[in-house]
Amino acid sequence: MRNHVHFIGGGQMSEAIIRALLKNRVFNSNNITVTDLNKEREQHLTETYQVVTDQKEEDVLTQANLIVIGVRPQDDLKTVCQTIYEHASDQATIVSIVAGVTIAQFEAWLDSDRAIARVIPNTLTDTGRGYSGVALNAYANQADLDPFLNGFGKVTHIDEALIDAFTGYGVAGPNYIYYFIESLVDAGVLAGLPRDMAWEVALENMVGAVEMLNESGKHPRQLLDINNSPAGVGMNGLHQLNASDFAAGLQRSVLKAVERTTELSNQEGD
Ligand SMILES: NC(=O)C1=CN([C@@H]2O[C@H](COP(=O)(O)OP(=O)(O)OC[C@H]3O[C@@H](n4cnc5c(N)ncnc54)[C@H](O)[C@@H]3O)[C@@H](O)[C@H]2O)C=CC1
Ligand SMILES: O=C(O)[C@@H]1CCC=N1
Repeated sequence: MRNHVHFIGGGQMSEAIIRALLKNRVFNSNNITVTDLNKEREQHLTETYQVVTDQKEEDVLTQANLIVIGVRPQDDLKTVCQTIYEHASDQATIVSIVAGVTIAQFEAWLDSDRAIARVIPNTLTDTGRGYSGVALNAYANQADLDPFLNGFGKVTHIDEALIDAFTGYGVAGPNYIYYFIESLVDAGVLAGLPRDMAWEVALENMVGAVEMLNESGKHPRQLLDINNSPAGVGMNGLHQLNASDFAAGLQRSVLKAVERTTELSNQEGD
């Protein structure tokens, strides 16, 4: 069986994975096939990445060794699984990137002892950074899958019981950072800095602070101590942050994202 990945659903996440797989030369475009109910998406993917979208789904399913389910939890997953059940090779590994939906649900819908990987994919695929969280069923082989998974970022294999938490915290994680940076830049503008200057300084500080944490191995609180002179600027600023809902608001946001992930396992067909 040749190295061939087929995507069912060619939306934003599948596209981000495809772009990285091609950039990192894990697949050639003629070894990637995609079917999407939306023909404009198929056309876009073929025009942009030269992946194959004009074959019959039954045919590509028999040929693929990896089949990625890239539709939303609310889409008709049972029908997607029925099509896979009828046409896919027994040797193919099914890779679900669907948030919330469990391996047990897929095992029931696919009704066979086949390899299934539940992947919550990294969303920073263009950067070479970011983690995908992966849980495998008893028939899936990590060595077979890792070259594909590493093709769009770092990979951490975790117990399936942790995947919803990993989704809300880790995979939705860039959201919190984007929001923080946006809010911080607005603060710079509020204080009178030109927006482009505020933007450059915020990004540089963000990258530099992460490097400081990595290089020093210090806890953030230790670095905060060094940054704050007695009765000084930093400590006065931090006092306001301490008195705000910042930490609890952020933590509630992550917990809500985790809760929504779990809810999505029961949203099929909504
Ligand atoms: N966007 C993200 O950052 C992330 C998304 N995911 C998961 O990836 C999956 C897709 O999400 P997005 O790409 O954001 O959504 P999207 O809405 O951009 O893509 C879904 C695509 O599936 C197609 N589709 C629906 N039913 C289909 C069917 N039966 N056969 C073929 N195509 C079908 C739709 O036309 C659409 O193009 C979801 O399950 C989501 O939980 C996981 C992690 C991050
Ligand atoms: O918003 C979503 O549903 C997906 C899953 C985690 C991040 N993006």
